[in-house]
Amino acid sequence: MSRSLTWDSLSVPLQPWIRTAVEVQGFDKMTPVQAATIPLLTGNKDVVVDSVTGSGKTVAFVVPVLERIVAEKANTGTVKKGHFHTLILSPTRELAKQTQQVFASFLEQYTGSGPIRTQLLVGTDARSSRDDVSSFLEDRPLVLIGTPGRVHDFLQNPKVKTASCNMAILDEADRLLDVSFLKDVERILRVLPKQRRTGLFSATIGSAGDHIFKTGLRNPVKITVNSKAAAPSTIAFNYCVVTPETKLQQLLHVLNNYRFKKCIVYFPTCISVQYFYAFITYLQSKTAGRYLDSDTQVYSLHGKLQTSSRMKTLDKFTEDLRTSVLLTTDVAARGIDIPDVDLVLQMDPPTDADFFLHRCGRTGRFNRIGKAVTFLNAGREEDYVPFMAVKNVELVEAPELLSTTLDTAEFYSTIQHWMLEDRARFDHAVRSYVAFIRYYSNHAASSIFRLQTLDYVGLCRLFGLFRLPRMPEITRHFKDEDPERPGEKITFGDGWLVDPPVDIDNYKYADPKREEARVKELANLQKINDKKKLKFELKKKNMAWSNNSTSKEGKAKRREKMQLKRKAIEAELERNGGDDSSADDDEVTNDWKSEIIESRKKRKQDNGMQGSFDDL
Ligand SMILES: Nc1ncnc2c1ncn2[C@@H]1O[C@H](COP(=O)(O)OP(=O)(O)OP(=O)(O)O)[C@@H](O)[C@H]1O
Repeated sequence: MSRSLTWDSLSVPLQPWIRTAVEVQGFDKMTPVQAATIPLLTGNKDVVVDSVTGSGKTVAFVVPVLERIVAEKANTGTVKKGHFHTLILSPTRELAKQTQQVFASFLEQYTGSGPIRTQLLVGTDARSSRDDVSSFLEDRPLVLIGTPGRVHDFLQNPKVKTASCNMAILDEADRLLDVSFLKDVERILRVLPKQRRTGLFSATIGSAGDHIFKTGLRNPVKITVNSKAAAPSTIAFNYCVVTPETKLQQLLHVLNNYRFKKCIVYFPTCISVQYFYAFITYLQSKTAGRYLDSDTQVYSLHGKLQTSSRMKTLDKFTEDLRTSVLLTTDVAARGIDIPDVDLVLQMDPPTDADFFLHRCGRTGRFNRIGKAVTFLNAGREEDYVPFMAVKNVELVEAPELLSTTLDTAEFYSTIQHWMLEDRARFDHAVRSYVAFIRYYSNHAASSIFRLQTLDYVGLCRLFGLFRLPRMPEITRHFKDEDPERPGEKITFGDGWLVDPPVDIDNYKYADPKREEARVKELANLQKINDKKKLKFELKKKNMAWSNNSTSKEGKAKRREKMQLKRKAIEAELERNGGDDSSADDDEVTNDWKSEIIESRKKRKQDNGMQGSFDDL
């Protein structure tokens, strides 16, 4: 234990109530990042802090903010109505709320004269930005904590004055400075006074590059803790090589066999979280622990949920004392602090390598032991191991986590049975599949994650699909034979992966209204098809007519030829003394036929020779 890490060794002593607060929370000593940051930010320095996940960066800015509020007497009425003292930006609502909770745990011990309040500014279904302003004017908070979009809206209101803002903190600064937030963040910082103090914090601050200078830092001090290690040494980084079609089964195997308290499973898209959450909870209820222990609590959290439900889910997962699993996306990759998480599982590596560190950093926090397992698809994806080694993350293969005796056929038929119960599940699976392909095509490590080498059929089986979706990328699979495995059938024609194919017209939605709409639409489609059929028949008929006209042309030619012959015959008859030039065509035909017969008879009589058919 280093002496310099004791709270009392700080050059400027902490407020007694802050000192009590750290004690009450069991923070016996400062962490290295706190020891380095607190004196500088409490003094008059801007800071750029780079320190691994779970190293205590939040307290490293919460303490200086509170110290400065007291030192500047902001709590005693120097900050007027409509003004505030500090602005803290977070990339997600969950993180903003968590930061507010850290402030709250300090403020429980506050004994000063004027109130120190905080306000959360995040997009919610229940509150508008106007409501935010009303509460702000009424409660007079000194610390505002929010996400960029909502904070920007809030600051637009003329009743909100920024002139007294003394501090701006950007938590997960590299994320706030990437394209998705940069514009809002720049606009926000532009309206804050230039004389303020600014602090940037992240475990991957290097990724912000030159963008950090867009934040208006003035002579900042860079604080880097554990510069060589990209991640805490308490995390065991493992990977498992799997095939797409067995991935879900292997996930369930790990969850059922590896002992953990809390586990976070990362999926690449919101829709796949929704989809697999639905299937996994079905498995739990219907297959009585065959695939996943029914006592394991499963939660789902993603960006498509309403804010209140996101917050509730996270609270429930955090407080649950039973074995629990959170299925989520990168929305819960950064900053979320749930000390009991001892296992992180990644179904697929994130598109951005920084997120790999943030996801894994949800475990092994503050000297606790944690395991982070990443699934890699057999083949090219195994190159992700050397790719991460270059980034100072050593991944060790852990085949012992996987099962070698999976019954894939039974599992596939279970997911299909579930899917056939409701057509909506099939639609959902297709959308998840398509979203997955979009995610894959956006991977930053594009030389490893290539669409050309993706196992589209295995992926279909992962999603329980019984037919390959029609996408240009996979049309090459609409063949009966696998080009890589001659003789082996890949589909049963037209993209079907099951034989016999599913009767799509009778594949029903469980929701009666939806089913009714489908039946109507099907009938309409039938009508349209009938019309099309009719049109086709007519077209065919027209073609027959046109064919007819070609035969008419042929007839005319034949007639012309016959006329020539007739003329020849007439000439012959004339020579024999006959004349019938006034008759119309048909009569002529009949006449000259009888004439020919007559002339033949005559010739027979003349020379006894047989007439030739050429005469006709
Ligand atoms: N001085 C301390 N002593 C003991 N525990 C601490 C101390 N400071 C912070 N902690 C605890 O360490 C954990 C991690 O802290 P925090 O969430 O601030 O990490 P972080 O560095 O911001 O991580 P991330 O980069 O993932 O956001 C929290 O549970 C916090 O309560």
